[in-house]
Amino acid sequence: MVRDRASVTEVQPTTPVPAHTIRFTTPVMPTPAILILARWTGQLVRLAVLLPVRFPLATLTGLGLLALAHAGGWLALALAGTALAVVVGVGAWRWPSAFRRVVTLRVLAAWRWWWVYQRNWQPVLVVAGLAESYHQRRWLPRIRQVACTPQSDRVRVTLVAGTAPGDVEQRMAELAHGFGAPSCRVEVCGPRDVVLEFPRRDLLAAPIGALPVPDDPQDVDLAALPIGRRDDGSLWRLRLHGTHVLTVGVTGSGKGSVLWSTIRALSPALHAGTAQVWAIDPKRMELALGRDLFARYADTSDHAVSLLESAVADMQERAERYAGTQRCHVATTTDPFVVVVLDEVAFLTAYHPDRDIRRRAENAIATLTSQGRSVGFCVLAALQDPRKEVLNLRNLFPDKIALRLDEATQVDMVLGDGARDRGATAHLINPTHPGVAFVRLDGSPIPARVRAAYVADTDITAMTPTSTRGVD
Ligand SMILES: Nc1ncnc2c1ncn2[C@@H]1O[C@H](COP(=O)(O)OP(=O)(O)OP(=O)(O)O)[C@@H](O)[C@H]1O
Repeated sequence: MVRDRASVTEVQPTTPVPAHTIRFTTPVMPTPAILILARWTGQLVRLAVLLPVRFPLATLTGLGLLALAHAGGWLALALAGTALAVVVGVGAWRWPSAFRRVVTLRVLAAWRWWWVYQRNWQPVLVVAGLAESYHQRRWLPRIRQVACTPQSDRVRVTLVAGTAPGDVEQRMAELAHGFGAPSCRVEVCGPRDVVLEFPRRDLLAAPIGALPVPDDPQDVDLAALPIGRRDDGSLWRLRLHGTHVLTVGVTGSGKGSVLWSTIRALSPALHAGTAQVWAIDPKRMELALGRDLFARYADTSDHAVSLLESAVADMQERAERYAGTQRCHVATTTDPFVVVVLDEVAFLTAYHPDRDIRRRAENAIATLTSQGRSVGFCVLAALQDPRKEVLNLRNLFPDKIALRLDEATQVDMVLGDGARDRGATAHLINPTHPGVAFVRLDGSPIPARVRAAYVADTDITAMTPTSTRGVD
């Protein structure tokens, strides 16, 4: 390339930018050794002052033992130590849960604060890109407290002024790996005040057996059905009433366990008649075993479409009855809550060779998902490929579950923009962990990691009545 010398001005790196003729830089001066020593001494004094505040019980015990050794000699110290050990042992044996809360978890928290977080805080945060620079100084979020629950560490942090919890949310994967945790969750407590929750081990690594169901159908909460566990060990509850749910995952990712755990959680209401499942099972493998549980069941495309269309007709009849008298649905035996369970929805909407079947199925699903929520109709669908060409109705499902996916780009297609950046790495789910998924819970923008319980064939047979089959 020929450069036109007349039109190009060569700028030296040291040349002031014309708009700022004088550049101010902070002078670098060697720090005198006395100042460094004074700083270390200050830090030691601070530690000595803060230690009794942070660990009052341990400091008191240590000081007491020292005083005893000073006054009574080594024998008195040995006796006191033995007595203390006996007291601790009896406490642990008689009141195990209180002992765990008051002693074990606190000691563990102190250890984890120092060994895992304090020691690695700076390198992990700097490498993760969470260190901020201002006036040539580096500023890091500050650890305020580390507390342990039986399953996880909760690190309370003060953010650097000018940063937001969203900056930390985007680095959750880096933080989890940096501190050796299977995942990380961010909880906002107030301005610049967040809690980072790190589970100590992956509670979702082992399969979860079918969850117990209540005996009394009144105890079935259609807005919070227990269907698995979250990675902090708590129950994963799925809302069905007033929403529609789309479960997406590659073959073998465990879509069946989401469908069956939901049906199992509903089963007392199904037996009582306050809820119904209308099942569409194109593969004839997934739902056929429990068909006696279903009010209606279809396994061919013609029957599936007529089942969907009769769901639409029932829904519209109910809406007409409610119009002007009632604004929301309460499940009763006369107006049961109807869940249309659709396994492999793309078979009807995209892959079926008959264009008319595809059109009718899509129309019916669109009508049910757009009008069914307030009158007690819910669609629970399973799908392998989340692309728009396969299911262009996916946005009509307010709640979505992302099981293992093929590609990183599919995560945001399922869970919405930014879900992957906020830690929903559904494309990285271990293939040996079927049923593990990411979901958005309680309207939170942060996706949670969950695992559906595995409902075995024996569990399905045990909850299925041997009545006349409702096949379309
Ligand atoms: N929650 C779970 N916990 C443990 N194992 C599971 C779970 N879900 C499924 N599995 C195991 O993974 C296998 C595949 O699961 P499943 O058939 O539900 O996958 P899928 O996503 O429905 O696949 P496909 O689309 O091919 O039907 C099951 O046979 C079962 O052994």
